[in-house]
Amino acid sequence: MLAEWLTLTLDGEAPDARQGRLPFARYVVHAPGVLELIPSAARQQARACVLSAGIHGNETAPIELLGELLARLEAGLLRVGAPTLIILGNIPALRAGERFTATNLNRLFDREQRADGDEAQRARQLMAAVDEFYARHSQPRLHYDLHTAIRDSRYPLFAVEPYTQEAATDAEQWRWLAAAGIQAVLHQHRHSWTFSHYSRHYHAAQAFTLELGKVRAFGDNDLGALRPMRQLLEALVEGREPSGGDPQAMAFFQVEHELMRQAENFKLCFADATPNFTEFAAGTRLAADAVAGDFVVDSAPLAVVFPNAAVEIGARAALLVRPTPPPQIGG
Ligand SMILES: O=C(O)CCC(=O)N[C@@H](CCC(=O)O)C(=O)O
Ligand SMILES: [Zn+2]
Repeated sequence: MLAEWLTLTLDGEAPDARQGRLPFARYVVHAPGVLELIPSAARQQARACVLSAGIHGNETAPIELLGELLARLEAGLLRVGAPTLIILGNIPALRAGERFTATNLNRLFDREQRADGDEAQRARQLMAAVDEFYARHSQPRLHYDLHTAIRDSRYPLFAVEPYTQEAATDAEQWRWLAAAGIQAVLHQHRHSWTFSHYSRHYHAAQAFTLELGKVRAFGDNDLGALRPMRQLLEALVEGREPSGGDPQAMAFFQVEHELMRQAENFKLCFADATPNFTEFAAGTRLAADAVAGDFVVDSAPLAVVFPNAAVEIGARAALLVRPTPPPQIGG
């Protein structure tokens, strides 16, 4: 049933729509890779949870993590206590083991987007699925979009907090993420039309992109390192209050600048294998771009996150960040 749905979806053989029963819950498949778990009676603490993975097709650890969660539900080790929408994002890319097929799905979650192509259509289908899910359920909204990073990282598990003026992050989120093993947080500085931004901006959901280690093939992931994250996801699906940790244990960063690739011959002026959060001193040239000119670190050091010179022209080639104090969190 549930674990089978995941395998069949990855094999491209899952039926488009289907429903069934679980002990104390039912499930509905709304579209390929879109599965809703509906408790017979939601618990009082429950959130309306969207858990998405595979928005990039080569990011497999989050899929395996959701696979474990579904298997534990199916085995009766967990009981659905919160409405939960499980999404596998870019199914053709997942099957090909590629980040995307034509274009980066995680830049297309914009209601104004009218682009053609498989990824643009999939973004519209997923936006509609999220809209309908949140409209059906009255609980506080939450969305964790699970990814893995291309590079090594000084902080292998980190969160990106999307920018919007529509919703602030609840203090409990910092506690939950700290307990789940998240080591660092990036506050975005402007709109970025990612899936987590969509849920936060349009639905005021507590929404984050969570980077859970490094891109690896199916079977090569260390799920042991993600056990605390699995415990957080399990608590959410069960509608229980998750465990809290110390947010001060996480490093917080503010995005200061987004390096965009403008020219065909754009290049980053540091080694390809540079880990995320590597810091560069003032005066260092970080990028050369015939259209935009060179980018040189100005007055204070900047750390680089998600460097990727091979992005499409007009796309983000890196985030440049600086440490910022942790948010003030009351008891
Ligand atoms: O490691 C990389 O370069 C990319 C990893 C990744 O896919 N990250 C997300 C972050 C989304 C966000 O900014 O919230 C992405 O680039 O889409
Ligand atoms: Zn990703």
